[in-house]
Amino acid sequence: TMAYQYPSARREDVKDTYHNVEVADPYRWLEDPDAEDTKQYVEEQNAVTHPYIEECSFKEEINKSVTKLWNYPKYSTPFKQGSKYYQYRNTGLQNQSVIYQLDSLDSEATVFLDPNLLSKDGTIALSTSKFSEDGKVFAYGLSSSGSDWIEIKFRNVETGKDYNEILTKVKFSPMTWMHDNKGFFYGAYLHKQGKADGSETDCNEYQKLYYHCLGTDQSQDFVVVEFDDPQLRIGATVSYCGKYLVVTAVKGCKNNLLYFARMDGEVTGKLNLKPVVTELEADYEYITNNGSKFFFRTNKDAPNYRIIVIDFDNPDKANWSTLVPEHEKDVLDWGKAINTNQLVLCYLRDVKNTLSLHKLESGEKIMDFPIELGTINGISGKREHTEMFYRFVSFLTPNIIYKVDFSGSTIKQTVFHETKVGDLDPSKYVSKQEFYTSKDGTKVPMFIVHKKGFVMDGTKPCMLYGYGGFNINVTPSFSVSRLVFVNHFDGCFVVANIRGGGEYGDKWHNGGRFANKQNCFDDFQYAAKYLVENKYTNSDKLTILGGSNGGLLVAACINQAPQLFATAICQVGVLDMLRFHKFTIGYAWKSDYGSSETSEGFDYLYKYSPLHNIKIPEGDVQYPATLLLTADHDDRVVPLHSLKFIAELQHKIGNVPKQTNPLMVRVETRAGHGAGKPTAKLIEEVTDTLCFIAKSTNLEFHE
Ligand SMILES: O=C(NCC(=O)N1CCC[C@H]1C(=O)O)OCc1ccccc1
Repeated sequence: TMAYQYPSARREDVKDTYHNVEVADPYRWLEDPDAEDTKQYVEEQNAVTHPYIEECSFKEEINKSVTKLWNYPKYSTPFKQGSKYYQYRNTGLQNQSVIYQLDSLDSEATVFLDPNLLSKDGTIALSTSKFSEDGKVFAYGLSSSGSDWIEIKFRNVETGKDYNEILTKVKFSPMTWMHDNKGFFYGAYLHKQGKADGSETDCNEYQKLYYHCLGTDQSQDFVVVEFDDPQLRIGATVSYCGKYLVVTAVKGCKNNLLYFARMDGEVTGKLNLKPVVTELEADYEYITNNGSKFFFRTNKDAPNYRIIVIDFDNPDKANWSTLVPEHEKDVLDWGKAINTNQLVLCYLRDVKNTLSLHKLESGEKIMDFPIELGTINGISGKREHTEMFYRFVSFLTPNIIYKVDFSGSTIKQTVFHETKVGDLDPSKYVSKQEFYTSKDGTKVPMFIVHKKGFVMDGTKPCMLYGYGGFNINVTPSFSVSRLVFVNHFDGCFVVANIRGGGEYGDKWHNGGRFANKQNCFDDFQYAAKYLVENKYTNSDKLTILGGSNGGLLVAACINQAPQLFATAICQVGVLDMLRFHKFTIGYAWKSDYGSSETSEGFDYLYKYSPLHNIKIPEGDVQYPATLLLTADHDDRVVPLHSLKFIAELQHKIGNVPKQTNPLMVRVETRAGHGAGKPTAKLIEEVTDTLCFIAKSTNLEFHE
């Protein structure tokens, strides 16, 4: 008999031919989110999943514990704009953080903008913003229900009143001001037909850069930059001096083109772009400039990244110079100009950040800032300031804000703020880094966190998290769900820095791209083996988690090695690798995945695509308890991936007698890929996920 009564989904006779290979796609009809039977199917799936989660006998305790630990005050670095300071704050459980304004660092903070007033359920988020040069106007982008679409509004700082215009159909957009505080550049898809609320799936193509004059209607805006290639997304930054517009264009998620335009007159139409880089071969990130000398962080001929100087009066490559050469081991994460003519550089050394101060003109190092094992996750300050703030986070420290004062004869660093979290005592925990050997002999780092006194007898539960793509570094962060798991289930949590990320620069990213993607899955499976061999856990107590590209990781691993895991949590996963490029911004991911449009791309994608590699495991092995999570306004990774995968999984595996573990999906409404999700929905999602893990892995909850 079937363990669970899963909804039935018709299988249609849809077939595609890829380079002479015929591939069936019976759940193609689930790709239409507006079809009645798709909506019906979603409801039926939720009707199976929620009762399973509700059966968790200690759901209330978990929810209380998650809420309690979540309820600590959150602060951004303070940042100065014009004559005022600003700071994002959240008292702990507010759905969205609030922007406060302060006359000085130690004066009374008053509310400047509270997004919680914009919706009753907190689903309208402030997703991006940019003050004008003089700090008198605040441009801000609002997203609804977690979609990538934003609407830009402008607030007069002195009066607190909004200007009349609203800029719509904005997505993946820069926001940058002319130094006259009137002109504003942004990217938009103004010709977009049909829905643009994040529940649609059609491709985002032909983004254009527009010029907006403050106080006028969007209909007056005009195109200043556009490209023939429909898949180019435009970046734009008015230079530090205000005399140039630095324009970039990116096709995928790596490598950009580079142009500039002199901004010495009125902006009246298309800009006269001067080309600097016209081949998609490397990343070039603008840092600052002194006159025509422009500073960029790049991986051009430097897989660990370096700082170069390009003279825009003579931008030919032959004339470029190196300011800070690449480090042979450490990856240059970012750079920021500060204190008139100094440069702060942040590196990643074995997945931990370091921070150093350099002379901007020569690149010469002045000093190192003392940083513990952890991540620098925020910095604020301008070249015209004599102070800066930066923010530190680690597995057991949610937030330390440092203030650096350059105004004296020596540079002074002080702790500006340190967040205490309820009754969390960091001294009761261990967080460490270990290296394990993957299938091909590669040494891969992992972070392990557990309580002191953790018993290494292989009986304890473990949460193993991975991402492995898009040059993303998975560095230490503070996670309530992981700490609740450790506290109440006597477990450990592990973050594996598998290939595909940027932890060791381009070689690490390239090691997990295109035909090398299987290395990500091998690295993750070998992390699981390492944890079992070293008695951190066993396969009946091991849960793997991943989101988005990490959801692909989890789904591929349960197809390839179901015997290794007890439970799998696959959030907003990319699961149909033959068709991902057809929806919203999916085509941009070809820079990691390749695509089925080419014969070699089809070959390696078809071999691991989760939707196409579900099979009944050998012997008495069954699939782990599997929970997919998605949401109706996820326009980054559209929900069809999860719906098609759960349909195929339940069809192929759900009826097999030995399959007693649940195979389910949780589809959230008025929610998206994750960014901007209100606290209430986050706590609900974490509670449900922990309940699913606890129930499926037979864990006991203790206070
Ligand atoms: O698609 C991505 N990024 C890659 C991404 O989101 N991926 C890549 C795979 C699935 C999903 C994820 O892992 O979150 O970003 C689009 C974008 C956002 C903002 C500005 C310009 C362009």
